[in-house]
Amino acid sequence: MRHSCVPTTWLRRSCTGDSFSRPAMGQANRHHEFGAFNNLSYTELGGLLLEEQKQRMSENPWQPLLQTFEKLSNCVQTHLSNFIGIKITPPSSSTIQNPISLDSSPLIATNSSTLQKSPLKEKSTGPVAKEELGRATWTFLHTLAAQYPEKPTRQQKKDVKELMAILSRMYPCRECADHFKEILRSNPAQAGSQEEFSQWLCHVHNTVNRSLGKLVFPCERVDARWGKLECEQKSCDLHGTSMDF
Ligand SMILES: Cc1cc2nc3c(=O)[nH]c(=O)nc-3n(C[C@H](O)[C@H](O)[C@H](O)COP(=O)(O)OP(=O)(O)OC[C@H]3O[C@@H](n4cnc5c(N)ncnc54)[C@H](O)[C@@H]3O)c2cc1C
Repeated sequence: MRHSCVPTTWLRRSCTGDSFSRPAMGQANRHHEFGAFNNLSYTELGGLLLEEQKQRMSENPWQPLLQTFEKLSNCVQTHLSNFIGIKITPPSSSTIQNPISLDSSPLIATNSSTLQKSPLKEKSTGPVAKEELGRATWTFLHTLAAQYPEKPTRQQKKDVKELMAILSRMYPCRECADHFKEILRSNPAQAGSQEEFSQWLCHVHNTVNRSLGKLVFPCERVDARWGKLECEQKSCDLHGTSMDF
């Protein structure tokens, strides 16, 4: 006779037919050995096994502890990624956040320990804070350095020096501009190649970091942190020269 069981879980089912005891897990598939399961198909038994497995997991006494650990781990990952700018993904694909995209949605941590784009907040219309201005300016400068040609023209080298000089005069935060002017005096801009410029900029940024009591960024990782602007068919690239100037 076929039992009509309500498939809540295998452990707590209500049957209208004969009562039966739960067989051991390994025996379940060999349903021909259990009279009570004679009329259940493999698919039905599989479903019951799955249900029991779910039930066991929900009864796991370590579950709250594991969940707390997962939350802590997510929190550490988020803070770490905010500083070094690395997008932390599940271990299977540890990719590095590289090129700057025009989509500036911040990365947020999710329950599944991945970082995802959060929807853009409404734009604030008020004035920006010094910190926000600083982050935007460093983003501009490091992206410019990443996009700087391997062999810049004489004009491009001159432009970098002028840009830095203008920043030190016109940066819209007086104390920052004055501070930057001092830094430039002891560290004149070096832009003979893409690598030279990006390393110089990293060094200069670290000088500002130190003076503000911030952590120093490892400059050997600058290419992993910053990249060229994401642009179709390299249409944003700066072109250098094939000749040495
Ligand atoms: C030219 C200039 C001068 C400034 N002077 C002052 C000042 O005198 N006083 C003041 O209060 N603020 C100053 N600021 C602002 C300050 O540097 C920071 O931008 C601001 O405090 C926000 O800091 P942050 O921790 O968010 O990261 P930021 O320092 O803005 O850095 C942004 C991101 O760049 C990456 N990064 C950090 N260090 C490096 C590095 N060395 N190389 C490459 N990438 C790096 C990190 O991923 C970081 O999240 C200045 C900014 C600029 C552009």
